[in-house]
Parts: sequence; C-alpha cells; structure tokens
Amino acid sequence: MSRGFDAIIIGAGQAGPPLAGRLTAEGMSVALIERHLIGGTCVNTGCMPTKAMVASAYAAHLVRRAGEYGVGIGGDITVDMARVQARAHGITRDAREGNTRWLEGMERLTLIRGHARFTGPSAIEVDGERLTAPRIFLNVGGRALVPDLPGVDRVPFLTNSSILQLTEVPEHLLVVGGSYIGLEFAQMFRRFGARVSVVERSPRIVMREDEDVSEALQSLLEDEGIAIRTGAECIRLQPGREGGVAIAVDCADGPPVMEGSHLLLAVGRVPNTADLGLDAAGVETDARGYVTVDEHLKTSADGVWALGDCNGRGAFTHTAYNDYEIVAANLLDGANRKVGARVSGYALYTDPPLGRVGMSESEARKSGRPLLIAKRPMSRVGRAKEKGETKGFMKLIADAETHRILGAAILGTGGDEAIHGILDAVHAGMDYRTLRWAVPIHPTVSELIPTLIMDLAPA
Ligand SMILES: Cc1cc2nc3c(=O)[nH]c(=O)nc-3n(C[C@H](O)[C@H](O)[C@H](O)COP(=O)(O)OP(=O)(O)OC[C@H]3O[C@@H](n4cnc5c(N)ncnc54)[C@H](O)[C@@H]3O)c2cc1C
Ligand SMILES: NC(=O)c1ccc[n+]([C@@H]2O[C@H](COP(=O)([O-])OP(=O)(O)OC[C@H]3O[C@@H](n4cnc5c(N)ncnc54)[C@H](O)[C@@H]3O)[C@@H](O)[C@H]2O)c1
Repeated sequence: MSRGFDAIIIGAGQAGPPLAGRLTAEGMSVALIERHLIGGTCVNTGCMPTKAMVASAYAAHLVRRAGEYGVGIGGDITVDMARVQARAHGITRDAREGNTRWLEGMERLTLIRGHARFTGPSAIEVDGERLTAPRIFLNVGGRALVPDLPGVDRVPFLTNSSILQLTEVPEHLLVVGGSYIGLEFAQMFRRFGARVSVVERSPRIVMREDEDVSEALQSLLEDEGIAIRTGAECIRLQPGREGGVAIAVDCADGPPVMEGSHLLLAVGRVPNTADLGLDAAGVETDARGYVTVDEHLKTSADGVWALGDCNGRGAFTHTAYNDYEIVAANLLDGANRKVGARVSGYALYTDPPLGRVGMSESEARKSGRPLLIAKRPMSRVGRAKEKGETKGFMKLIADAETHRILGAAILGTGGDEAIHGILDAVHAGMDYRTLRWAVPIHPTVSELIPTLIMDLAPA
C-alpha cells in the first residue's frame, strides 16, 4: 500500500510540529511521523525536565541559605527525589499532551507513530507502509553520545534520559563531561544532597567559553562542594570496589581513581541519522553523521530539508524553531532567509546562569578587529547585592571601528534574561552608542548595560 502527501515531516521535535501547522494551514496534506514521544528531546528529556529540576535545586539551595536573609526554617531540610521527579514529569507530560492534542486536531495532518526511513527519493517507509511526497523535512534530532571509553561496557551508566528516572538522591554522582549537560546536572544533584565529582577531558570546563568564564564557573561550583577534575585525558571506567563505579584518571595530577555510586555520561550528542536510509534518497551527511545543508537548510537531495539538531547548524530548541521559521518563510512567504544570518545566543542554566550572545572575547581577538571591552563583577550590581547573589560578572565586547557589539557574556543572577537586551541590539545591527541613552528599569541586572557601554575601553 502507498499513500501520497504534499509533504512528509519526520520527527515531532521543535521544528516539525510548527512546520506541520504552517503547511497544513496553506492547504497541504502532511504526514508527521514520530517514533517515540511527541515534543522530542526538549519537552521529554531535555530543557523542560532539567529546568524544572534546576528550579527544585534552587529552592533547596535558597532554603539552606534562608538564615542569611533573616528567615528561620524549623527542622531539617530534606529533598524527596521522587517528588522532584514527579513535578518535572508533570510539567513535561502537560506539554507533551498539549502538543499531541494540537497535532491530533490539526486539519489535513496525518500523525503516524513509527520509525521512518527512506526507501528512495521522495519515498518513506513506516512499519511496512510506503509514503510518498515531493517535499520531505527531517527533524530527527539526536541522542546522548555513549563514548568509546575503555570499560564503558563493564559499568552501569546514566544519560540525560535515564537520570530523569532516579527516585533517590545518589550518594556520589560521578559526571563525565564538564559542559551544559554535565554542569547543570552536577549542580542540581549537589543541591539535592549528593556528593558530586565532575571529570572533564579538556584543560578547563566549558572550553568553548572564555577562560574567565570557565574559571568563575569552576570556582562557584567548587564553593558548593563539587569536585572538578580537568585535563583528565586518560579516563578508564571500572566497577567500584564496594559496588558502584570507578573512574581511573591516572594520567594527571590528583587521586588516580575516583569512586562513586552513580555515573552520568555527558560528553555530547549524536544525530539520529544512521537508521534513516539516507543513502536511498541521496541525502549526504558529514563525518559525524549530521545532514549536510545549505544556507536555506536544503540537503543534497532535491525536495529534502533538514531542520534542528540533525543538521549540525544549531544544538538548541530556539535554533531548531528558527530553522522552521527559515524554511517556512522561504517556501511559503517568498523570503530568502539564511541560517548564517542567525545571531548566536544561548544560556547555561547553572545558578547563577550564563547568558551568552555572539562572539566570545577569544573569538573576537582572533578576528583581528580593534576591540573595546567592558567588564563588571556582579558584586557591583545593585540588584545582585539585594538578592544576595553576587557571583559572576558581565562582559561586553565591541568593534571599535564599526561601533557594533560583537558579543557578551552575563554570568550572574538573571543573566539568562538580561542578555536579551544585548542580543536584540546585535540582531538589529545597532550602533552601541544608541544604547547609552536608554533608560532601563531600576533595580535590574539589565540596567547595567548602558553603564557597560560607557565603560567600553580599548583592550
Ligand atoms: C539534558 C538536555 C537539556 C537541554 N536543555 C536545553 C535548554 O535549556 N535550552 C535549549 O535551547 N536547548 C536545550 N537542549 C537542547 C534541545 O533539547 C535540542 O536542541 C532540541 O530538542 C532539538 O530539537 P529537534 O527538533 O532538532 O530534535 P528533537 O527534539 O530531538 O526531536 C527529534 C524527534 O525525532 C524523532 N525521530 C528520530 N528519528 C526518527 C525516525 N527515523 N522516525 C520517526 N521519528 C524519529 C525522535 O523520536 C524525536 O522525537 C537540551 C538538551 C538536553 C539533552
Ligand atoms: N542550557 C542549554 O541550552 C543546554 C543544556 C543542556 C544541553 N544542551 C545541548 O545539548 C548538547 C550536548 O550537551 P553536552 O554537555 O553533553 O555536550 P557538549 O558537547 O557541550 O560538551 C561535552 C563535554 O564533554 C567533554 N568530553 C568529551 N569526551 C570526554 C571524555 N571522554 N572524557 C571527559 N570529558 C569528555 C568535552 O570536552 C565537553 O566539555 C549541547 O550541544 C547543547 O546544545 C543545551
């Protein structure tokens, strides 16, 4: 049996469902195929559950600090991991069910549950059924990378998905990987009461950020009692002496073996492209399996586009959604939007969070432009003092000749929100001098943005 559609979308993550909404609204018949949970990674095992758990961890942290604010708490502070998880799962379930209802009620949409793979150009097979369409959109996302570390097959390990099923606080959580996933889980589990050790292969955590960011983050995590081991190049995994897991790191300074009760692998993601039958349709990938796309997100095969994490052009929910906006605008609105025009912005949800936009200082220096830089510790931000959250700093980097902002980092309370004032200015291509005369609201973290601009100096 074969069914024909105007369009087929594979994957109901962050780009597929809104694209289905636009295409069906234009009168097209669309098949949306999902093999697992509607909403994909962000809703089910990524942003939503982790940010819900970060909120629980923040509550535990603040309660422990209550005395500093003049607030007394009677009795011991306890964390009920099962309730923390139930809260997070409730939030994700509501989102997933809302998305599912929306898609099930969408006119001209056929929602198909199953694994899709190409059988030829314009042809897909799901559970033995053949589907064809002149337009096929890949939104297949990715999954946790399980690295080929010696001993990985001899020890139990957790990923970002399975760690969401823990109903008890681990005694000692070992985290391999000191970037987004590793650090967000490390801090939250420390705040839930676990001992936590992070092992990172690079010379510093969050290696893609500037050194001052890595240093400040490491120091604030260590202040909370998290052990961090960087430059750990020769990691071997082995069963622990008293059950649990051990990581042998005998190639660097420090103790040669770290033992823990649980192990989280947080060393990156792999795209879900190996089992898609891409060869049958002539869709090319790079060496790491990411679908190769052009500036309009078209693949090497006519009539096939790739959106979201699987195209390697972004690794965030907002970049996946923006991919949908680009494809929809070009196909349906006669636009000529390009992925390269996107201003890079993201946040790391430690507490305090790191809000980032554009270039890091080291990238800006490598570009060879004449730079102006301003930096201010959060201990000199009124709102941070009032909140009792003064760790971190804000940094702004501008081009001295063009007067454009090149990048910024706000590692500090509210940094994930305040960074948007700068992100919008970069997006608008604004001359930073325009912002000098903005009248921001007091007391906020954002109110320091004009001050930072006044402080810009050759560096
Ligand atoms: C722990 C964690 C925390 C994160 N936190 C944040 C955050 O705070 N902010 C942020 O911006 N980003 C965050 N991310 C990243 C974010 O989740 C992803 O960038 C985003 O979900 C990518 O969306 P996507 O649509 O490309 O793919 P996905 O959301 O992964 O969706 C792909 C879908 O395709 C389906 N699929 C795959 N292959 C097939 C097939 N052959 N047939 C049918 N269906 C298929 C999958 O089942 C899945 O549902 C986080 C990620 C993780 C892991
Ligand atoms: N706040 C957010 O937006 C957010 C949160 C979580 C995840 N994410 C997304 O998920 C993706 C994956 O995150 P991630 O943290 O797993 O990957 P990542 O690629 O950001 O970092 C992986 C880290 O593991 C280290 N590493 C790699 N191999 C190692 C080894 N063998 N031993 C020790 N360390 C090793 C790397 O040096 C790096 O620091 C990110 O690209 C991000 O886009 C985003």
